[in-house]
Amino acid sequence: MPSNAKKVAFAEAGERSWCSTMELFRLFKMQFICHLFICYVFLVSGLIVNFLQLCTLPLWAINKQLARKVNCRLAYCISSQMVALLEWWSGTECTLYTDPESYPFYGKENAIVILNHNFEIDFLCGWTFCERFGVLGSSKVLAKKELAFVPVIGWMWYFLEIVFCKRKWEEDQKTVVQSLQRLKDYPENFWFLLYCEGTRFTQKKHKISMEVAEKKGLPKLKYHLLPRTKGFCVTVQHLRGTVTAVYDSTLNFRNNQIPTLLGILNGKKYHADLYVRRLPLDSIPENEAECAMWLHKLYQEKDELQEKYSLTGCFPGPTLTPPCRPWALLNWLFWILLLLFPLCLLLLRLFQSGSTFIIFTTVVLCFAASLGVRWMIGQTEINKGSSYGNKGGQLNNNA
Ligand SMILES: CCCCC/C=C\C/C=C\CCCCCCCC(=O)SCCNC(=O)CCNC(=O)[C@H](O)C(C)(C)COP(=O)(O)OP(=O)(O)OC[C@H]1O[C@@H](n2cnc3c(N)ncnc32)[C@H](O)[C@@H]1OP(=O)(O)O
Ligand SMILES: CCCCCCCCCCCCCCCCCC(=O)OC[C@@H](O)COP(=O)(O)O
Repeated sequence: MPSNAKKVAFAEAGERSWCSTMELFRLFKMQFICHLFICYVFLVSGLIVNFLQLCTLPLWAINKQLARKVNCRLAYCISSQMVALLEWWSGTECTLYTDPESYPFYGKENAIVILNHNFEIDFLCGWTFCERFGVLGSSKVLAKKELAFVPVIGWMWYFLEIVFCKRKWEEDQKTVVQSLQRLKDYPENFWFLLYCEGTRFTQKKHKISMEVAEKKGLPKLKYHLLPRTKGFCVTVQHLRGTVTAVYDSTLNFRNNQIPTLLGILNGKKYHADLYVRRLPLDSIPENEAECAMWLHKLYQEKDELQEKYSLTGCFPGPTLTPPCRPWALLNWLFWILLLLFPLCLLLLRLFQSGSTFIIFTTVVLCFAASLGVRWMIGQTEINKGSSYGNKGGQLNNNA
């Protein structure tokens, strides 16, 4: 065989073996046993971190700023595991469309982030960008109260001083303002995420919110629910001087993909496009009514941008994607290695004991834990979402 033909045959054989290795790896990622192990690492490390967070309570009384910094690092240990799952396990790619003049500000200032709420993993894509700009541990959100009770994540948020709301303004007004005031002297740069639509997009919620828009004489939106303005106005009012800009962000997935957390766990790869526009906080009116109108106008612009994306499949302007950092993966590998040894030891002891009762109890406990994790994943699923926004006018109810 001539040497060139030999080279080609060799390269083809190499490619074939690479493809079959990748195919094997793809099948491996779909195995239930892998998911069980990932969930075990997440749950156990999460509970350890929650415990360490609890241990920082006395430190709050002695040195509050130090306690906050420690808690940011501890929270990073949990949230970065989910980022590693998205970036390294599923291989999901995230492209950022933004103006090069705004780029140097990202991660270097406090900001309010406004994001559309259509996807089950939009919070996770948000976390990925937080990670790439170095604000993952300290990132904040105006979250529904129900999430505070989710083990690991919800408990972690308590120590991060996340702002919770019941989505009943009469009850929220006081607590939301108090929580926002506390962030004034936060020692780390943070992004404060606000889903102004208040709930995830469904056709039913969209129809109802457009009826509300009509009643209010506001233009209809095609891709968004009508934004709730109170949370935004109060956040801008109380974080003025602390936060320097609003990041108007719009997220989409290529080829009309509908991503899910279970898909990510199964190793499915998605491609996210995020458009971010930096708006200085000074450009937002101080007066409440004007601030509310400003937000409505912003959502009309967001809707036009979404229309462009649906027609062209991309956002306008340059892309400036920040590189993926290794820390999330390293943190994940650290917990995997740390928790693999006790798991193997436990399993060995278990089978050596030969006791049917102990084996049966362990199987039941594993089953209960996997049901628990399935319930946690359920929190991200839109079809299990709340009924908030299913009624117009003043008749809102949470699920
Ligand atoms: C760049 C990358 C991203 C970086 C990411 C950064 C950080 C990441 C950090 C963490 C990630 C974790 C993510 C976790 C996600 C969890 C998110 C949630 O839980 S979203 C749900 C909770 N949040 C919100 O609801 C915020 C928005 N809501 C508000 O601001 C509300 O105003 C409120 C403060 C919650 C109060 O709620 P309430 O219902 O009482 O609202 P309003 O008073 O505003 O409502 C009455 C008002 O609305 C009109 N109305 C009635 N029905 C409707 C309807 N169906 N649609 C629209 N409007 C309606 C009604 O007529 C009243 O109008 P008016 O005010 O004029 O009288
Ligand atoms: C390494 C990682 C392993 C993963 C294993 C299991 C992980 C389990 C993770 C649970 C994560 C829980 C965080 C929930 C965040 C959900 C954000 C969200 O989207 O909330 C919805 C609200 O905004 C609106 O609620 P609705 O009114 O639409 O209802």
